[in-house]
Amino acid sequence: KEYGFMFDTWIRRALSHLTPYVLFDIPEFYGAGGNEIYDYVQSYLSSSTAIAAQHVNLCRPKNATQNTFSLAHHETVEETFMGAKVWWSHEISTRQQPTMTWGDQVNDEKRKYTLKIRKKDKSRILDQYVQHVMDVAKSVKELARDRLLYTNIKNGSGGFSYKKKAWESVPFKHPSTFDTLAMDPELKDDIKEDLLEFTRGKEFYQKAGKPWKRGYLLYGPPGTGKSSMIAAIANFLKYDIYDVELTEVASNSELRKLLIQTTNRSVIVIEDIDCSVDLAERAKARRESAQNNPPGQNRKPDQDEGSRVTLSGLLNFTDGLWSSCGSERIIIFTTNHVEKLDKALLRAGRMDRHINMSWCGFPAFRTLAKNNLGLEWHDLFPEIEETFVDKAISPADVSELLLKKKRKGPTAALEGLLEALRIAPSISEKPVVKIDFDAIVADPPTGDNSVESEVPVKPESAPTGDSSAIATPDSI
Ligand SMILES: Nc1ncnc2c1ncn2[C@@H]1O[C@H](COP(=O)(O)OP(=O)(O)OP(=O)(O)O)[C@@H](O)[C@H]1O
Ligand SMILES: [Mg+2]
Repeated sequence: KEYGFMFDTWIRRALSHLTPYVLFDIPEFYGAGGNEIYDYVQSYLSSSTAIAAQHVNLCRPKNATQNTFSLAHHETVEETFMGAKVWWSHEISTRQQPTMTWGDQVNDEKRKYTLKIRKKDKSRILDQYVQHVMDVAKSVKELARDRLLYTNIKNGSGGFSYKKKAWESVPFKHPSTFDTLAMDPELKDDIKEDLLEFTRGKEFYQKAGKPWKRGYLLYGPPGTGKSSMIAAIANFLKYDIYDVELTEVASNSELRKLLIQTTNRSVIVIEDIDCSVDLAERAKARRESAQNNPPGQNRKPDQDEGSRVTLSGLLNFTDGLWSSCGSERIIIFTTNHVEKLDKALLRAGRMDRHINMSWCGFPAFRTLAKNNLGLEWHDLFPEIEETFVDKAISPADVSELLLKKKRKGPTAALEGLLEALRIAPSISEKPVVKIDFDAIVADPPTGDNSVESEVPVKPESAPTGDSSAIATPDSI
């Protein structure tokens, strides 16, 4: 037995002396999530090397502006790095899965790249070569590639799927930028500064022992630019966007799975969170219980856990342990009805900033006039400035009004706007419910002509014992 063992080892050693190479496999998926190195290698090889190969997959995703190259199945390319030869190859193996329903055959493709280098070169070049690949891949990704908009897709009705990919992506080409975004210039600069600080904050977050992420809550009436702001943020940071459709997520664990499969340097968006089933139900239950019970009483813990995404699941997603998988994430929630949100979502530290996207004011109008009519100044501007005071009109409406008579020239367009402005409701008739977040977190005042709600919000510990911490529309 002993001899057999020794013989075995000896053979292996002899064989390994015969092959002068080491191989590194880089599979597309690893564990529950994707393998980031795979993506880097894909980008790296899509740059110059792949073109030198003989057999290349040439793709152009729908709506993309660029072609992408990738190595075809079994194809190998070689290059020289620091005087040493390295080889890349790509393998795609297909596993046929049992047919599920109505010919909905799922092809489970397994892909992997393999890097081959000489053993004698390994210690000399490996670290530096890997670094080189990463660097090139990063610049390829940042410069050339279209950024991606991901959305979670429902896999069949049972929620059971062979597919590993939870996200589907399209190239993201929203033209909104901070330059085209019409809003209070001070707030805009403040947000830009905040974002820049975030991107440079690697060391700060590490030192502070916090995951490298930042949460924003955008709230305001329809058409005030919440979605445009998200696009502007993604364009500004050059991040991908993950648009989470919460109603498509069956459970908290599915939400977790989605999160694991997001990449670093991305914006994760949940739009209209008040419309997500459970939050609405909870809010209703809370209002009812507030009517039935004396104020100040504790609410019951989460009910109907398991079926749908619950508030606690969502919170785990934003700042529980799960939120720390990956880094450089911006998490954005939007809502038209901030007053409907659960207090747990609003407390300090949950969302780092609450941004009130409010009605269009004169400074915002000037941006829109520049965007839509190319106007920096017009004689009608002073009159428009006066009329804008206290008007509840959204930037989307102003845009629309400006474009309506654009063909007849800027004067006609502005006169049309003035006409509409005069009959627009005033803010006091159509109040923005503005939560006094200062009572909850320290946050600079936002928006230029927003009104404070009449029911000021107090933190839970406030001595007033006021249970209606969040003003409902009925209370105004
Ligand atoms: N602040 C703004 N700056 C520039 N354009 C704006 C702004 N607000 C709205 N618009 C224009 O109005 C349209 C609708 O805006 P957007 O989708 O961003 O609003 P929203 O706040 O997300 O609305 P909703 O609450 O209905 O989702 C956009 O096409 C955009 O061009
Ligand atoms: Mg929107």
